[in-house]
Amino acid sequence: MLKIGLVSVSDRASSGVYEDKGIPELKYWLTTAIKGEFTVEARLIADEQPLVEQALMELVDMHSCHLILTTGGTGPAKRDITPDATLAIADRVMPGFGEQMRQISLHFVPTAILSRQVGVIRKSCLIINLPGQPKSIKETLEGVKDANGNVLVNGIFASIPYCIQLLEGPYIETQEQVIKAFRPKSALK
Ligand SMILES: Nc1ncnc2c1ncn2[C@@H]1O[C@H](COP(=O)(O)OP(=O)(O)OP(=O)(O)O)[C@@H](O)[C@H]1O
Ligand SMILES: Nc1nc2c(c(=O)[nH]1)N[C@H]1C(S)=C(S)[C@@H](COP(=O)(O)O)O[C@H]1N2
Repeated sequence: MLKIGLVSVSDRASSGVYEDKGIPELKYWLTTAIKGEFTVEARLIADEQPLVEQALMELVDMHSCHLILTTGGTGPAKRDITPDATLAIADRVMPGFGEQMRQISLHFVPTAILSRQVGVIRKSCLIINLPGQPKSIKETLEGVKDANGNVLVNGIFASIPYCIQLLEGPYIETQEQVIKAFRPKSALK
């Protein structure tokens, strides 16, 4: 069964200054987007590089997650260390994810270029950084749509099922009205 790790990186949410909206928003979006069952392993942690590295390694090495989505800590501020932690535990970088996420986000905010978010692979797990603004989760995963729901720019989740398939993980099907997964014909089941 598909296993997804969710990591919310926020000093204030993890210390109770405000309620964490990252994990609930990620869970909600994934529930609307993925057909079929999946399990979730979630962590809420402070912006400390060793803690983020430890959480990511645990979710891959002990929990065998197929996909990990992080939220928060991708900007240029001193305590924004999520991409650094992600790169530190990565086997391979997938530059297309960072490039496409910033392209998508420029349709929503001019400060999209401030996010250092990356996509990487550790073992057979795809790890992707999303920004901390809770609304950026849906924006990035689902992409840009017009008023009638027609897709103008594909969200990055369109590419995630095929990537996980190439990593020999489970076959993920999506709700097409939320996000249409793309695969070459030869990879369709
Ligand atoms: N986990 C979260 N839950 C709710 N809101 C959040 C969360 N993370 C970020 N936000 C909101 O998005 C804004 C930008 O996120 P960013 O990751 O830059 O936060 P920050 O300024 O680093 O602070 P912190 O790490 O304490 O959340 C925050 O100021 C906050 O309003
Ligand atoms: N889709 C989307 N991307 C976004 C944003 C947003 O609101 N929506 N905020 C931007 C801002 S203001 C910053 S500073 C960077 C880094 O945010 P983070 O430190 O919360 O991860 O993400 C950017 N990317």
